[in-house]
Amino acid sequence: MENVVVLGAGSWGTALAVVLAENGHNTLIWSHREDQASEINEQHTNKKYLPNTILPSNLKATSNLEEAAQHGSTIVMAVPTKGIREVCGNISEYLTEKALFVHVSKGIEPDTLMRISELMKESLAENAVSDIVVLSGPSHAEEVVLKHPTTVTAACENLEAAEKVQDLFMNQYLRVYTNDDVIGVEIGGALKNVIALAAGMTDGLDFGDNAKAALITRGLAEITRLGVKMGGNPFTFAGLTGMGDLIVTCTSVHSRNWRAGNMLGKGMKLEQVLDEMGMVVEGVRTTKATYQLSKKYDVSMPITSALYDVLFNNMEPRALVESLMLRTKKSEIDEMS
Ligand SMILES: NC(=O)C1=CN([C@@H]2O[C@H](COP(=O)(O)OP(=O)(O)OC[C@H]3O[C@@H](n4cnc5c(N)ncnc54)[C@H](OP(=O)(O)O)[C@@H]3O)[C@@H](O)[C@H]2O)C=CC1
Ligand SMILES: O=C(CO)COP(=O)(O)O
Repeated sequence: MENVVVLGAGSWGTALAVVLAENGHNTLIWSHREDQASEINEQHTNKKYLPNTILPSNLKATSNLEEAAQHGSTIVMAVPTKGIREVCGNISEYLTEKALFVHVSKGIEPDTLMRISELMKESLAENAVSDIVVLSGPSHAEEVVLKHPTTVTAACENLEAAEKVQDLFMNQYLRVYTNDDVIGVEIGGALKNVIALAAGMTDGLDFGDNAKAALITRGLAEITRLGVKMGGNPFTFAGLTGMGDLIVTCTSVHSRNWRAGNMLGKGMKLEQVLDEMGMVVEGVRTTKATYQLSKKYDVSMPITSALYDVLFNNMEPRALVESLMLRTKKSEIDEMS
């Protein structure tokens, strides 16, 4: 059994810490809020993020980052994309030996256009990291804590590291595959949030299931076009971290991205939606980053581009759909190439 640290006590960090503790690992979860760490230790709950879950009593929490850094040599990074640089920078000074990092965040950093493993590599001290493995796939925290059957993928160029992560997390309700295509896994995981915002919007406009099926399918086409140009394996986008996660995020009421899009479709303003959500909606920043990536790699991404206009240029959600429907005529298959 391993000593494992989980950084970030939101929905996903907590759900994964529960899995690790139930798998028998000596698991410590770090929260940047002292009151939340005390709640986990004393009441075995995390009411804000997983209101109906009783956490296992062998799951311990701390708000002391130095204690977290010294707990073990496997570190799971589960803070939202915008907090990763800060947490990596802060923890680096406490790491005395190389650690295996696992990240579970689904975003791209705007402006630098870095994937999470790239920005972690840049912001962690060089002598602090053995490998960085990305764990991703269709997996809502709310269902994992109910032990509903879930499948994810651990990806790393060093397959031994991916297999180590597979062993740590895998159990009877969480099945873990491996993949060596880090680019494909990270791009699929981040960009599905963009399409889920758009799918939520069409649902908010009551456009029905045909429109949603079209967004999922054409969304996958544009994610794949960009991801392959960036060096991802085309097959990865048809797998769990591509199509799988796209389906669950575009169709589940658990998805914060889908819910945010739904509220936008019903006419709410972005600031109001984000205030009401109280949890991370990664797709908003990732839409900006993806729009920038589409320009950098010269890849046509009509859904991303229209969503960018809704989020950042005051385009009405209804106009997003019209702009997509009335684009110049195309061949479906030509667009895939
Ligand atoms: N929820 C899910 O089902 C899944 C989520 N993911 C991904 O996991 C990542 C985390 O998401 P999730 O747990 O759902 O998000 P939540 O919004 O549920 O929780 C985010 C947590 O991170 C904390 N946090 C925010 N900024 C910082 C920071 N700078 N330093 C330290 N802690 C910080 C928040 O603290 P505070 O309470 O103070 O705001 C909160 O505890 C995202 O990238 C998401 O896409 C991946 C798969 C499934
Ligand atoms: O990534 C997720 C499920 O796989 C969670 O999606 P949301 O962030 O939209 O809730």
